[in-house]
Amino acid sequence: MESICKQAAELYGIPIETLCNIGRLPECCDLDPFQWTENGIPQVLVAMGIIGLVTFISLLLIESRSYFMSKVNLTRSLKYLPPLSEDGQIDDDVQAEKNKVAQMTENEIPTHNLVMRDVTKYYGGFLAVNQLSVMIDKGECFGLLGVNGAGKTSTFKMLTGDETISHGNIWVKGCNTVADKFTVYEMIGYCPQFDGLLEDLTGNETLKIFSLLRGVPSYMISSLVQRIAKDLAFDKHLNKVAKDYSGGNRRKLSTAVAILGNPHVIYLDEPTTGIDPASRRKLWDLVCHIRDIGKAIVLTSHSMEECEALCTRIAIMVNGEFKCLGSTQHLKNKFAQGISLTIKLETLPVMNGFQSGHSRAPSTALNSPGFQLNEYGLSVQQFINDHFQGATLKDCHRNYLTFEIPINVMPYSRIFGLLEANKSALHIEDYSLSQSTLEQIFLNFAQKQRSEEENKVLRKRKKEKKPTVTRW
Ligand SMILES: Nc1ncnc2c1ncn2[C@@H]1O[C@H](COP(=O)(O)OP(=O)(O)OP(=O)(O)O)[C@@H](O)[C@H]1O
Repeated sequence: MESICKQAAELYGIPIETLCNIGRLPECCDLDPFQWTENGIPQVLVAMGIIGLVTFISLLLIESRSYFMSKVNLTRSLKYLPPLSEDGQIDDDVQAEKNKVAQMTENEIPTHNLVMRDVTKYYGGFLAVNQLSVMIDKGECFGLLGVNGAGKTSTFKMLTGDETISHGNIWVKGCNTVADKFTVYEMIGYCPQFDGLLEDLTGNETLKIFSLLRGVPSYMISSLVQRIAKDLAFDKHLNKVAKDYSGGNRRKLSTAVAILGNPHVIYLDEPTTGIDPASRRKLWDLVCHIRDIGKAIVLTSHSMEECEALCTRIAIMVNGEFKCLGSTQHLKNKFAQGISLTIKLETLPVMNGFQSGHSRAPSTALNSPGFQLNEYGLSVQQFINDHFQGATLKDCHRNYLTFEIPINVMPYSRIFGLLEANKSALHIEDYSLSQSTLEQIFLNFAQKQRSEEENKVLRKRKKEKKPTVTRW
């Protein structure tokens, strides 16, 4: 009967239920929806039940397997480690930190909030992170700097357990991120580079859910959410759904999620990207406060100003390796090649419709590779070359000339005296003398970073030659 009803429904181009309603085939009205037939409800209910059960068991197996596997894989190890440095140059601070971490005993590891020992990441045969070792104490903000593709996000992903570690170990308060994964999750907060937000929840709901997940007592949640949103300047948007948030407010919400629930270690992957300057200052204040109350923070940022403001120590990463490590002042003292002298020249008068400026051009004058200077620029350069031995013209942009002067060429007072005495004769409008900035140091290291195209070629070449991985 059922098949006849079906054929008739197809013939008329209407659903079976409608057939009986219009009185064409009253027999079709007798079809019981609870019969064990193709169109009956029981078959659908059973199918849904089976699918639910199978997927639930699969999920249980996957979770418990990763749990048991993690208990077994205490140490992941590569049989053949890559050379410590691609260019053979290992900074002494990086080596000293490596030695300290290598010599740490099992009792010493839990005394630090975060310890990374020889952390290495291979994607297939491509080496993205090479044997990083560092220990981070409470009250420290550790800055990871590097150009795009240096390996910062891969390092973060291993720290948070999003990516497997090809070699090495990470401990948070003495708990291994592989063996004690679930304990570690309770102790870390993470603001990913791209927001891991639930798009249909409001900011308020998001923060409440994460507070509950992090074990914040329910009577404290409302006031905590309000306070954190106020501190990060997005309290006005708490009732908007996440998908309607602006880019900057999304970063603030992600940062708020990372710091909820008092974690011991907080990972912030470019937290201030797209945030307005006023809110950025508020976020900095909050990060400083969290750092000062004894949390460990690992931060990446493309803003040198931010790193100088927040980080107690900085490491610059190039091609997956630490190239230097230390406080900002230490790096400046160690790597600054000279004093930076920036001179603003008066504008050259317009003559015969031509106005001379400075521009980049094939090498012209002594010590000014690639810059073409106007009359004022040339006389200033001559003056600098005559008085400051070894000075180099580093940059030339419109009326601004930047020279690098060797550090101990003469006392600062004499440099100021010379420039003051010759200011008007050299048509100098303004000048400033400063120590090399962190940005200049960063740019010097960044030159050694491979481009993504070079990395692609390397990946292709190494695809066939995978490293041997053994697990103990
Ligand atoms: N899943 C992956 N598979 C293969 N290669 C990857 C993968 N993830 C990253 N890489 C490569 O590893 C290298 C390091 O990437 P990573 O994202 O860690 O760099 P990054 O320093 O965080 O860059 P950015 O500042 O752009 O975020 C890059 O060459 C990248 O192409």
